[in-house]
Amino acid sequence: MIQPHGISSIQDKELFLKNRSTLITDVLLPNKKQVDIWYDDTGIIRAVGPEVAKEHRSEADITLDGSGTLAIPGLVNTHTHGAMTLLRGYADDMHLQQWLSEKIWPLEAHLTGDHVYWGTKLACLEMIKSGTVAFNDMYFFMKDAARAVDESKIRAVLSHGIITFGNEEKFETELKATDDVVHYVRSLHSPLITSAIGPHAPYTVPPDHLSICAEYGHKEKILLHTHLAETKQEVDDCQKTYGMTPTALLDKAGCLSDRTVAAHGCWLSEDDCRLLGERGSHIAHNPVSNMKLATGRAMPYHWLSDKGVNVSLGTDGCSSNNNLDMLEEMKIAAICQKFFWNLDTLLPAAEVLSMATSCGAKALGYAGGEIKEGMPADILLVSLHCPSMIPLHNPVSNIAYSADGGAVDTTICNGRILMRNRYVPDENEIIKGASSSADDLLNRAGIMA
Ligand SMILES: O=c1[nH]cnc2c1ncn2[C@@H]1O[C@H](CO)[C@@H](O)[C@H]1O
Ligand SMILES: [Zn+2]
Repeated sequence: MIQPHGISSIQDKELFLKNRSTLITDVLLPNKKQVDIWYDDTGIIRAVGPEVAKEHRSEADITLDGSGTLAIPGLVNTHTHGAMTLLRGYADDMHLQQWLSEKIWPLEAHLTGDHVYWGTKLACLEMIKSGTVAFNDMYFFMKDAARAVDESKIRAVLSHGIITFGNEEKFETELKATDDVVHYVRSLHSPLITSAIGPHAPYTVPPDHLSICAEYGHKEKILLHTHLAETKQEVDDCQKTYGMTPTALLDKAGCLSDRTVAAHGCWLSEDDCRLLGERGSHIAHNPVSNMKLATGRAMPYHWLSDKGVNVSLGTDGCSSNNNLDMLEEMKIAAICQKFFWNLDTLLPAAEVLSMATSCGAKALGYAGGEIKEGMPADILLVSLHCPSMIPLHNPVSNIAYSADGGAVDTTICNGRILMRNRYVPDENEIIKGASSSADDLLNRAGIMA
């Protein structure tokens, strides 16, 4: 059980309202040092150290008692499809292409903006409850997703998933949808939300359309979010049709830069990894989705890190995972690499924690993912009173290998407290709204809920 500590008046909605100058006292850092953390009302960490409480207690609007907790940076999910929470458990145990074309895409054809709003609200709730403070999202009706994210107060990069199969009319519509999201997100003036262009994959968007996507991304100075080298079939088909790997194809179309986040990369060759390194592109690793959809090969982490590629972590959508728990994802990433490549030292605990935090922030293009002066106050307080956190020989090991999202007691994003003592305001309304929205989607598709 999580022990309540610090401010226990969880009904005090004031606590959740806006950024305050906040002092967190007596908290443990992963290096086992006990410190206080102070951040001001801009949401930036101003001091971390043993004497900080003495100096700043009088300035703090709020004091959180951090004793009995471990502070780690908020987690960054660099590849997901948030509103797919509504499809959780809808289609399991299938091959990727069959799963997409026979189950997922036909149901997604019935989606409305309202479904995406509620699905994204549920995704944000689940992320806050498991310690994720930022995510890279690709889906449909992204203005509705943006509303949901804006209300949830976490960070997000939002892209409309472009699928054209070479159809010019469809491409026009997809570009218009992208442009609408880009402008809508800018109109929100939120420091937490940005947009991206999201050509779904080299097998759903042909090279001429990819080139136009790349140009648009460069012009708007936004990220390009895509899927890459997920299956062997994708690589073989691409070789057959275009005489090159999907990575080389993306590069030829101008899609690879330091503003590119490509999900999966299971079937990358060593040459592909070198090219990604040269371009400064980022790979989002999604081991649970890859294992569940039996992509047949684990992303070659050793090749990517050798070539200097920034590798971050993602969950993928809730229909291939089936949750958004990044603590769980960290463990599976670390053990999947060791198992698949038969290398027991590959992806050690500290590296997988960085993968889920600072490497994620780097991929999404913002400074973050570390608890230190000058960084945004994206902080999790993980309960040390959980069976899975005891004993505490090595806090980093417990985080990477033992804890799951349920151990997170407090989630803070950009200085704002989003969860305290595992309480999130509006949780019940979100669960109710999302449940009925999922039923409505299945009804519209003619499937009895
Ligand atoms: O693992 C995956 N591989 C390929 N496509 C996916 C995967 N997971 C979700 N989608 C699909 O990507 C589109 C996003 O806009 C959606 O159609 C979603 O179902
Ligand atoms: Zn995906």
